[in-house]
Formats: sequence, structure tokens, C-alpha cells
Amino acid sequence: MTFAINREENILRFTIKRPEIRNAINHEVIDGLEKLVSTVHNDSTIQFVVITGEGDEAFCSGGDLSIFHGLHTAHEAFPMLDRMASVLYNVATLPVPVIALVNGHAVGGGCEIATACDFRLVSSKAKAGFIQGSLAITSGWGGGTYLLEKLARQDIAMHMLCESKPYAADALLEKGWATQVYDGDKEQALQSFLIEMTQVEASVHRAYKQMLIRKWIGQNLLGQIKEEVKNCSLLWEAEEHHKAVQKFLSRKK
Ligand SMILES: CCC(=O)SCCNC(=O)CCNC(=O)[C@H](O)C(C)(C)COP(=O)(O)OP(=O)(O)OC[C@H]1O[C@@H](n2cnc3c(N)ncnc32)[C@H](O)[C@@H]1OP(=O)(O)O
Repeated sequence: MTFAINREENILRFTIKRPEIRNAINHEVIDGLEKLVSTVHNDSTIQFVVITGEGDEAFCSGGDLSIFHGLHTAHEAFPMLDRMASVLYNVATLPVPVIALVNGHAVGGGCEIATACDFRLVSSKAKAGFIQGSLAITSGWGGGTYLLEKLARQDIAMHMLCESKPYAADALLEKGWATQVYDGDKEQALQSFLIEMTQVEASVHRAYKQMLIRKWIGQNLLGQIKEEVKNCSLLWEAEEHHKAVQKFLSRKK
């Protein structure tokens, strides 16, 4: 199994379990995120959702290039992008706070997943960035839309998207992408982040989350995400994209 869903008291945790390829996303992990969403909707006692990656190296390295490289045309890429974008919107709009425990690198689609979450607790050793531009595509799972929505400074968000590179944790904090940066043990970091929040009734968290979701519905965030998906699928079929992916997959270390 390439993912795990575990419950610890009122916290539901989703772990991507593909550390050998830096927790890249395959179809089974997408299925797992769907399962996570339905579990939360069917259990009103869940207070928080945590998404993380196995190991110390990576939170998530984005789409599994060895699989998704097989998608050539916009027509072929669109269903994968659209499905993941929909699943991620369902994660972003879960009725409880969602925390990305960024235990290691979060690049490409991995950075999109973390950006869709309400909070990002980032290891001081991690790097994160929207590196999709270096593969001649844009974000395509909604991440660009979330970034432009979530960062207080739009110029910084645009710069991150257009530079298409990974940033160190301190820079991510300065830009407003990281909620907190932690040293050492991720479990301790999570515990201290949640300690004050757990003193507040879960119904209060749920009410604030609804406030946020209403705002996003009002500004048609989902419609904007659908446009992002469409544009990404058009860039996907260009020769430049396929060459860049091929270069990554065939690089010599
Ligand atoms: C769907 C839209 C998208 O998500 S587009 C973005 C796709 N993602 C990427 O381009 C990121 C590619 N990965 C990386 O940049 C690096 O692997 C990062 C995450 C920075 C980690 O570096 P480092 O710790 O040095 O590991 P490494 O590069 O030696 O990789 C270890 C093995 O894992 C593999 N791997 C890594 N990422 C992916 C991926 N996204 N898809 C498929 N395989 C991936 C590497 O190829 C490497 O495999 P191997 O050990 O050489 O067989």
C-alpha cells in the first residue's frame, strides 16, 4: 500500500508511503486521498487532518513522472490533472483544519498539496517550490490558485510561480508560505502546534472552516482551479515538457 490512514485520538493522519521515490503521487495515493475525504465527512468526531510523507527526505515530489510521463496529449493529461485537482479541492474544503506536516522536500504537485492545506509546518531541512515551470508546465492540481489566494503578497506568489524553483525553509517562512518552521522531531512540532487549538471546541474550528469555504465559494475558487487544470493540460502536450521530464528520468547521478 502506498498510503496509510491512521487515527490518533481525534487526529486523522494521511501518510504517503513511497519514500524511495520521494513520495511521488500515483493513482493509488489519489484513491487514498479520496478515502481520507469520505472518512472525515462520515465521522464528526475528527478534529484535525494531518498530511505528511514517510521518511525524512520528502513530503512529496509531485506526480510520479515515470507513470505520468506516459500521458502525451492534453486530452490524455486532462483526466489525471482534473481528478487530482478535484480531490485536492475536497481536501482543502474538509470541514476541519488540515495541516501539512512538511517533513522534507515538497516540490511540484507536492508543493500544491501542501499549499491546499490550511497550515504548513515545515522542517528546517525541507525545501519547497512550484518547480513545474522548469518542466515547461504550470501547476495543474489547483496549487497556483491556492497560492495566489493564500499568500498575503500577490507579487511574492507570482514570483514563486514564475521562478519555478525550490526555496529553503527560512525563505518559505519569510514569504508567508510556511506557517511555522521546526527543527528536529516532526511529532513534537505537530504536538506543540496543536496544543492551544485542542483547548478550543472542535465545533468552533468547524465553524471557522465553513467561513473560509463560504469565501472560496463566493469567489468561485473551484472555477479558477478548473481553468488552471485546462491551461496546464495544454502546456503538457508541448515537446518542451516531454523533453524536460525525459531529461529528469534519464539523468545520471
Ligand atoms: C503532476 C505535476 C507535477 O507534479 S510536475 C513535478 C514533478 N516533480 C518533479 O519534477 C520533482 C522531481 N524530483 C526532484 O526534484 C528530487 O527527486 C527531489 C524531490 C528534490 C529529491 O531529491 P533527492 O533527495 O536528491 O532524490 P533523487 O532526486 O535522487 O530521487 C530519488 C529517486 O526518486 C525518484 N523520483 C524523485 N521524484 C520523482 C518523481 N516525481 N517521479 C518519479 N520518480 C521520482 C528519482 O528518479 C530517484 O530514482 P532513482 O533512485 O534514481 O531510481
